[in-house]
Amino acid sequence: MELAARRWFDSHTYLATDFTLPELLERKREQNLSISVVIPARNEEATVAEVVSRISDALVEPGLVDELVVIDSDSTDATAALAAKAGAQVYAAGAIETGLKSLPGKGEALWRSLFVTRGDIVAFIDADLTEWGAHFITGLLGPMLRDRKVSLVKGFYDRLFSSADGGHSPQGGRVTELVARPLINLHWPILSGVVQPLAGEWAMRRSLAETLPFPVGYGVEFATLTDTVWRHGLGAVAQVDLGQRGHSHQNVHDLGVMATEILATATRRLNRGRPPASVGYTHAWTDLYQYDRSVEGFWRARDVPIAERPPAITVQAYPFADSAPA
Ligand SMILES: O=c1ccn([C@@H]2O[C@H](COP(=O)(O)OP(=O)(O)O[C@H]3O[C@H](CO)[C@@H](O)[C@H](O)[C@H]3O)[C@@H](O)[C@H]2O)c(=O)[nH]1
Ligand SMILES: O=C(O)[C@H](O)COP(=O)(O)O
Repeated sequence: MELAARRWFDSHTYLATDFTLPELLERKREQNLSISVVIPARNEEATVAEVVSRISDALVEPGLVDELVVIDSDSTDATAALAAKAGAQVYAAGAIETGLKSLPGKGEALWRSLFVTRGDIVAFIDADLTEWGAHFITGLLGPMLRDRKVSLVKGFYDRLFSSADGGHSPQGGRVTELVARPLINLHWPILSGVVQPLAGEWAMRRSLAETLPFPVGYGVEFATLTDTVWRHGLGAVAQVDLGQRGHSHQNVHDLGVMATEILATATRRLNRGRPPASVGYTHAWTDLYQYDRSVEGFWRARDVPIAERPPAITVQAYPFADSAPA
């Protein structure tokens, strides 16, 4: 590992158990900060209520988390109703007024959340978690509440893979291991100490989040990590060991779409500073052709969203657009 990466790993890696609730409450009060937790959710009726209610009971009640928001990302199931019943403020992503037509994707949901939340720190957590705890949030907040130089905290954990027979192995994170980590080691070796670069559990200061572009899809974690380091250096990033994480898995064809979004995000950043003509992906969508004998004609084209949203601070409707919860 590069010396800088190794030094960063040694000095900026925490354990969730390094932080207690009383310490965090005290530091939050001293620094006069407010905290939002945002849960992006698309068709997560099986798990979203549990994610909301655990955070609500453990962290909203004692006053660490000021806002608990679910961004409903075009769900067609009962996600929105169940999240609201469990105690979250729920916004339909497409109904958040930004002046820009809504696009599909997780990154779009996170970007739009900046327009309806007010916290000085925004923590993101996925809605499909099966193995996790409220320490995911306290762990993510700890490094920022202790160190004012840190503006982005990534969670990491053992990635459990659940097989059809109900067993678990530590073989999860297929896109991480086959796409993101090789890309980072090849092109951003300074980030090779980041254990889970694609972690959906991360936190950021609003002052940083609003200055970054957000890919609309699954490239959002890769972009915010590499862009933060590009602009502010490794010292602005910390990571925290959250133990174990289980979630629902996508099939390999859907992960192909995710991988394409991450490769598009990375390609743009590899071309940074070059004239637009040499930028590999300047358009908002690309096609991914996949082959499947169960599909009529054997192949299908997947539409992959690869647009990026401009930094929120440059958008006229920002901050606090006039959008009522759903
Ligand atoms: O259009 C979408 C797609 C997903 N989600 C939500 O985003 C979260 C993560 O999505 P998921 O499909 O479960 O992603 P994973 O397969 O778990 O992908 C991992 O890797 C991605 C790529 O970096 C990260 O964005 C994810 O957070 C991380 O868990 C979940 O709450 C989804 O409901 C949306 O809100 N809108
Ligand atoms: O982060 C990843 O690599 C993808 O979400 C895939 O994860 P999985 O292999 O655990 O489903």
